[in-house]
Amino acid sequence: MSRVMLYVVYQKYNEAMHGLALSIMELLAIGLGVDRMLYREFFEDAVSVMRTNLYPTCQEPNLSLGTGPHCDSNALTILHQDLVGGLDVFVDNKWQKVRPIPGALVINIGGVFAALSNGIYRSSLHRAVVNSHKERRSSVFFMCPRADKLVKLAEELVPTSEGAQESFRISHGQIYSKLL
Ligand SMILES: O=C(O)CCC(=O)C(=O)O
Ligand SMILES: [Fe+2]
Repeated sequence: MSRVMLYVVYQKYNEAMHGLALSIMELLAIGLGVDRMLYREFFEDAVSVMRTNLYPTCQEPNLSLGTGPHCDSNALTILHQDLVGGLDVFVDNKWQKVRPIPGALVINIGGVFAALSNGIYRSSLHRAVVNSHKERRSSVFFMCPRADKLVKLAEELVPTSEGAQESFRISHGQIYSKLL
């Protein structure tokens, strides 16, 4: 595939994922009981990042990791994995496999949305492991608010104690600088 073709495919995939992420934002808003359009509008101008991961086979998979344990720090992640398997999520105090399902996408809440929802939604701990017989690929779309956006709780989610609202006002850039 030529570079131009690759770029067009990338752009189209990115646009489709952006649209899907905005629809998921509406569902999350409904779940939280806030204005349905709140997060869709907040993330309309999101600066998203896409990454493709390639995990080669490994002779000693037990001694190695593809992607180490982490919680995504962006707002929402949409992951497509091939059918090899290797994504694990930490639930009930143990690592559990996220079994690949043909045509299915994995949606992960990131740290920014966990903050926006006042911790009602959590960013899950996950990792990717390797194996000795088949290489694996995944492509990941990370939705992030623009770095200068103020990450602020919806009025309905603000704790009522005095001064609490101010303490929740933080820009996405500040969140990143705290994480780095
Ligand atoms: O490749 C995977 O299944 C996981 C990748 C991942 O968690 C990430 O890129 O943040
Ligand atoms: Fe991740």
